[in-house]
Amino acid sequence: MAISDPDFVIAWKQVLEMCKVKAGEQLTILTSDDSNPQIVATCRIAATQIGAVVSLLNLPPMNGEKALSRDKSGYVGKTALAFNSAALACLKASDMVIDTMQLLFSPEQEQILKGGTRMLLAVEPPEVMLRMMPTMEGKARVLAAEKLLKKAKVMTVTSKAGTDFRCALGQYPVLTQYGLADEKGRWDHWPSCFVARWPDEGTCEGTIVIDEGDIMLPFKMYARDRVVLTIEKGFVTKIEGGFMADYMKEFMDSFDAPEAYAMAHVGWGLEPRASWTQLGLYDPESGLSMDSRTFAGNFLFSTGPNTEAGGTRDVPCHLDIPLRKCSLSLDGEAMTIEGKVVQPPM
Ligand SMILES: O=c1ccc(O)c[nH]1
Repeated sequence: MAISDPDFVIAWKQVLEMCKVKAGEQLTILTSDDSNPQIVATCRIAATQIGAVVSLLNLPPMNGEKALSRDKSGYVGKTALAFNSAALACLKASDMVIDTMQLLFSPEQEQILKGGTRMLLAVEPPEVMLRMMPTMEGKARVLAAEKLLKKAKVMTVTSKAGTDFRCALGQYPVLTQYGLADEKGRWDHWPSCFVARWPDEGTCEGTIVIDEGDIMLPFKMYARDRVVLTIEKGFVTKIEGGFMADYMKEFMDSFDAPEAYAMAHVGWGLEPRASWTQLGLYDPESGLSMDSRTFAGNFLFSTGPNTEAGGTRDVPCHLDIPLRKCSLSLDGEAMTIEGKVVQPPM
């Protein structure tokens, strides 16, 4: 259902204040032709009410003729900023950027953050953003999980469906997402509530089973049959099964980039307000489905780029695959048991 502009302005004001936006700060709303107008308009009002110096920067859409999907997460990392030094300079000079076009996994995003700019991605349907307003409790839960993931050396994931996966940890920083860009140089995505990390290069081993009902993004599909992935030395080396396996393989092959098969961030969802069922109730193109990435107790694994972690893999093919009913442990200590969060306490 839609939400009203006044309600969304109130929500934006709360979120911008939680992102420590102050009067006089330079806040730029980055837009493109497919930005959600209600997100842009209500954010602009709220930021102005706070007294921020508000700019709107509109960039042309990109990759339309290259991508197989209009979903922003279907082809990542290549943006109009690549050839636009004026726009890049504007964003680097901003204290806060509200990204309504999705720079995620672009080298330019990393350059902007490096200078201390805060960046909040806002591309989900407004009612989803309102339903999952960032909270201090959610932030505390994610930071508690970050502490556990930071000190961990090994992640193991198992499931009754047959998943038996492990990787070493330590090479890359922990990815925390709690929906607020509230520290200098921090990126986040409203709505979010999950923790993840890129495994040490070459250390992912084992089997991951995508069982019936597990979610495959950016396909926005529930798996209708099992897919068995063989993981060796950090890469997906075999994709076995029926239709879903063929579909997944065909999509990844279409990028003609071996790096598409690299394992990327692995972690677990911490959002009790997110729902596994949401994906089935929405038009696939209506958003990224952060419900799927963040529902409490999922094991979210991904493939492809690692630029967000400071790596050099900037392949545009990025799959996010949240699994249900997995048991994820860090150095033998259970974080989730059969899809239920046990650490940190919910
Ligand atoms: O918010 C996001 C969205 C996609 C992703 O891979 C990570 N975080």
